[in-house]
Amino acid sequence: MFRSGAFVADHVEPTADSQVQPNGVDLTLESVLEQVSPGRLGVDGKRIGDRESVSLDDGVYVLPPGGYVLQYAETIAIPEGHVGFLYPRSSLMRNSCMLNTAVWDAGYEGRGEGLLQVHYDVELEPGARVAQLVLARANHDGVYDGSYQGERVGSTER
Ligand SMILES: O=c1ccn([C@H]2C[C@H](O)[C@@H](COP(=O)(O)OP(=O)(O)OP(=O)(O)O)O2)c(=O)[nH]1
Repeated sequence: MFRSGAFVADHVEPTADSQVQPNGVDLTLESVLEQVSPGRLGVDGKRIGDRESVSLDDGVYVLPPGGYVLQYAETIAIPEGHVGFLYPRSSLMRNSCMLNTAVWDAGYEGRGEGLLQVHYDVELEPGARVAQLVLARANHDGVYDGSYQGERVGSTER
């Protein structure tokens, strides 16, 4: 069963009333990065390639078509007994952009990232709502203890 937006809001920090939706909580854009060197997924490990901040144009990201790494502003803590799923805000999709996401594991805490696909020029303002997190009750074995645990928590690092 998916939980209500009010429940999700208890696990997203900070959350303004305008972010709380019936079934989830909208996440806002903090920053946009562009990958500039190759990463690697191997049998025994992984490496994330270098990424550079995209410059703001008069306080707005003006993005031509391409793939970007988008960082969310909110810290998410997936409670035990749950799994999180993130969806693009439909207005993003209606503007020919898509946000690709993965599973948000029970026990994960951090300010995560997503892959933004831009298929037509778009302007995104930092602080704009871009995605929606929903939480579903789930059985799980253990809790998340991977390399992204605690990412960007309590820092202004990008
Ligand atoms: O779109 C998403 C989906 C998940 N996460 C966060 C929450 C999740 O719990 C964590 C790790 O995701 P995953 O387990 O898929 O990553 P991995 O590449 O398998 O990393 P690890 O080896 O650390 O498990 O990243 C995001 O930031 N963005």
